[in-house]
Amino acid sequence: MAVQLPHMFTERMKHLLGDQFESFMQSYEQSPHAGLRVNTLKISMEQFKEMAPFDLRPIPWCETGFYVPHGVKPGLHPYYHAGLYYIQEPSAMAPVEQLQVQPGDRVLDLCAAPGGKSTQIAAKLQGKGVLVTNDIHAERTKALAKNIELYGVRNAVVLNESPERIADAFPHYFNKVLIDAPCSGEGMFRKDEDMVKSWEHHSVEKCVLMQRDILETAARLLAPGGTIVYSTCTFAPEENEAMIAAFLKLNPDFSVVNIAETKGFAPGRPDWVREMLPTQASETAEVLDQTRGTARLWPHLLEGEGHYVAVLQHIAGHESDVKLSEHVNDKSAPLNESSEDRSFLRSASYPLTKADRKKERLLRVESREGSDRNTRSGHPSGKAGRKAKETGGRKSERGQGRATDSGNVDPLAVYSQFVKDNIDLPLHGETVCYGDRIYQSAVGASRLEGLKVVRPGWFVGTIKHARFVPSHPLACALRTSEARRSVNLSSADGEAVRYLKGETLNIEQERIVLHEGTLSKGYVLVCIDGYAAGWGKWLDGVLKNEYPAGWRWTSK
Ligand SMILES: C[S@@+](CC[C@H](N)C(=O)[O-])C[C@H]1O[C@@H](n2cnc3c(N)ncnc32)[C@H](O)[C@@H]1O
Repeated sequence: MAVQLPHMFTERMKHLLGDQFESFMQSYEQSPHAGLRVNTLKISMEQFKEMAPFDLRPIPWCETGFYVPHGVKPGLHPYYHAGLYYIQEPSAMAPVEQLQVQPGDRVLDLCAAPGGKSTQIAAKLQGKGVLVTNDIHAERTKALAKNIELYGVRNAVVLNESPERIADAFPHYFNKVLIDAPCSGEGMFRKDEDMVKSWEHHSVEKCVLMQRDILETAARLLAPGGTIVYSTCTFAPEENEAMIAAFLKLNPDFSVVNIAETKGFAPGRPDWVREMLPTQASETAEVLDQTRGTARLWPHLLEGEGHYVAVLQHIAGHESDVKLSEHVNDKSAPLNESSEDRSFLRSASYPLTKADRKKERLLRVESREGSDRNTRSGHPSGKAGRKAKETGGRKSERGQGRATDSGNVDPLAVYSQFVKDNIDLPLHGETVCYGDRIYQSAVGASRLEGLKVVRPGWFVGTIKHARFVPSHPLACALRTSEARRSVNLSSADGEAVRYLKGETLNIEQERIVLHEGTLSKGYVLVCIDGYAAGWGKWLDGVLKNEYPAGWRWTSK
């Protein structure tokens, strides 16, 4: 056996699994299954299947998920750097599928780092609605923000907060909440030996306390009639069925939605709670049986690691449900992001109370004043970004958001001009300035006041020396057709890797694809086999590399 399992763990599993124990133990002789999930924000399933560089086999419970053959390293392909897929353990794809996310939903991923499930949610939202993604550990939110950006998510807010503080800012706001809870990690022993080492330190009891608090707070965040999906990657009944039963007992306005016993999913085990935790079982007797409708994913019954998933449905208007009415102001209405409104500083389009609106107006003014101070400008620059002539060119070219007076610049005007000159897309949400950085936010600044915000929205760029410098996340989320200048590099001939390594490339003018009325000089969206990977700046046959140093291709 490759993994040394803790004795206490195997003894418990032997007792619980009975005649299945042997095949459970045999699963530890096999290698863990590797998977990837196609990022349908950037590429359709059909297109991906056509150009997939590896042999792929579908994962039964996730229609965008595939098993990757052993030995293949999907992280070492240019498509990974173009954000075309996320590398994810197959069982970990199950919880989001059960959340049934639809475009326009307001979704909260409470325990999100490094972002596997958040990127899956974002793909399901298709840019409509909002994703608030959070992790309590600051260090882990760095990877979370990077993944959100690499995968081209436009409608996410990244927080580094406690669930309680999020609940104060967003009471009963979300119609879908995912809790991929911190847990004792027993289901990951085969995949990650470090989990075995940390098992003793992350005692089941400690995890139970955290999970209980998180679940209880999630109920305060959920809109009437909303859904919570709770998942763990552990087998311990205390963290699974017993946790759900305790929640149902305390929250009679929730019930379990049964997960179908197909695709290798096994039912929840209320009988194990009765056997191992008799006191808890008797305290929750009237609801415990519902947990049979939750799902266990076992490494000996399907091709994946160990997981547990429960779907909890709020019953709107339930007699016990007085607490909701104090807060709710039809916040279950989804964000409508379909309008082609290009105006800047537009507030997010969810219904707000009068007080909310007043607060939001004030904050927007403040945020704008703050940014004015930080960019050392207080007045609109007038006709920033006027038409310029490209040397030697015949057509006149739009400028690049360059201000006429560097000491006297309205950052939003500079940004607005850059957008007009360089990209063709409607920008949704509220434009928010944090210092010299500009974001498009799906929730607006006022909601985020006082919270530890890692990203208030889609980071689009920075004001530097009175110019707008587009960000890497802006490029990652663009489609080729949305950039007024683009160039395509092939993954097959090494040019794409040279770009990803940060090299300057010689690119003839004919290769720059231009929208009508745009000349070749300026910011160019660099694409790999047709999919955005970053920016370059083209001038006279040379493409200056704008791929960020921290993101570069480092392997040979
Ligand atoms: C199982 S991992 C999440 C994996 C993630 N959902 C994914 O798919 O990539 C659990 C996460 O919960 C975070 N966490 C622990 N306690 C938390 C709390 N009280 N509130 C929010 N996040 C918490 C941990 O930092 C950890 O990143």
